[in-house]
Amino acid sequence: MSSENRGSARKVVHVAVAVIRGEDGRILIARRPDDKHMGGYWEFPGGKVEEGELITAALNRELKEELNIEAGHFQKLISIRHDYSDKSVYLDTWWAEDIKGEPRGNEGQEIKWVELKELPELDFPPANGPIVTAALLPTRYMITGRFNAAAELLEKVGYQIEQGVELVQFRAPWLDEVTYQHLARELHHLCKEAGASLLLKGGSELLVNTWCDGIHLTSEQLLQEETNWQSSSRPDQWLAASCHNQEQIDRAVSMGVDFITLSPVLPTDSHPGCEVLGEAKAAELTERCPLPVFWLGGMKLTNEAKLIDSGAQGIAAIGAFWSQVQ
Ligand SMILES: Nc1nc2c([nH]c(=O)n2[C@H]2C[C@H](O)[C@@H](COP(=O)(O)OP(=O)(O)OP(=O)(O)O)O2)c(=O)[nH]1
Ligand SMILES: [Mg+2]
Repeated sequence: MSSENRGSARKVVHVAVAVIRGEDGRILIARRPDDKHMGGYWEFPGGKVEEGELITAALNRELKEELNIEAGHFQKLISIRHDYSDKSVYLDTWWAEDIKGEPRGNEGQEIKWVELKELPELDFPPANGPIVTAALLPTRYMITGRFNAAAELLEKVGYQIEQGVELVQFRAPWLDEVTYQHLARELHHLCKEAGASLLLKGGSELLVNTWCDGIHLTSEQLLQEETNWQSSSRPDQWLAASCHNQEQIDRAVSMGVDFITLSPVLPTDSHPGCEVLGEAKAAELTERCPLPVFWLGGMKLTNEAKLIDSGAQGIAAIGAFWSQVQ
């Protein structure tokens, strides 16, 4: 864990946090008792990890103590280091599934099951924003590759949506703006019908398109843009950015970006000869990043479990989705 005290001499409290997902996909949340730190806010149940305790043991101990349940399966979601004015926490956050037992508020706290899409409306402690984002995002982010005709583009994206892809970035830097916008409309229609989100590649001016589900900035745009993105977008629009190093990640965080792609993790056909980060460096940058991070560059779907264990949100890729035999 990253419990180093960046800039402060304060101890960082390691907290095991469970985003409890029931069989129907709903999430179990609890109200923090008024007399505790962050009292009155909704929370994802959990608590302090004890000295020498494994994280999964800490999660199940807290679930038992607070809710009288246990989870049969945990999967890493995200870790957030946050400095409150009076306390620094490291929220080591995991999906908790295969729930055994009937939950009850053992400490008298209010509990309730909510739909995933309700999470952004609820009052969580200030550190929880990226946890909510990570819970809402899928683990696969498809980026479109080379195509010759609109039909090919629509067919390839349509096929991947059928395979379960829910998040698509329309990348086509060789097209002129008018053609790009026209195709983006068609693609958005297809995505919307299937419940998938389409992100456009471009600057903040694209956010005024009310039909657009969000935008993905290049790292250059990220450094040039003056505005705080969050203020110019709707709450249901995603703001994503491409990052390659710590400086760009810091910028994305300060600009209010929702999530990033980190690249190139491994060598890739689309950028031959390019210097790569490697998995160890990518894991280190991801660990320190308080936003969901998709790994990009040479990623295969078979890498998914491993990179999620390293703290990544999941895979972003062109090749893994585009070149598949249909
Ligand atoms: N469990 C949980 N804690 C959160 C969330 N967001 C957030 O900032 N925190 C902070 C609040 C607390 O400072 C810390 C968690 O401590 P806790 O009060 O749950 O610890 P605990 O269950 O071990 O309880 P105790 O020993 O203090 O009685 O993390 C969240 O979503 N869930
Ligand atoms: Mg607790």
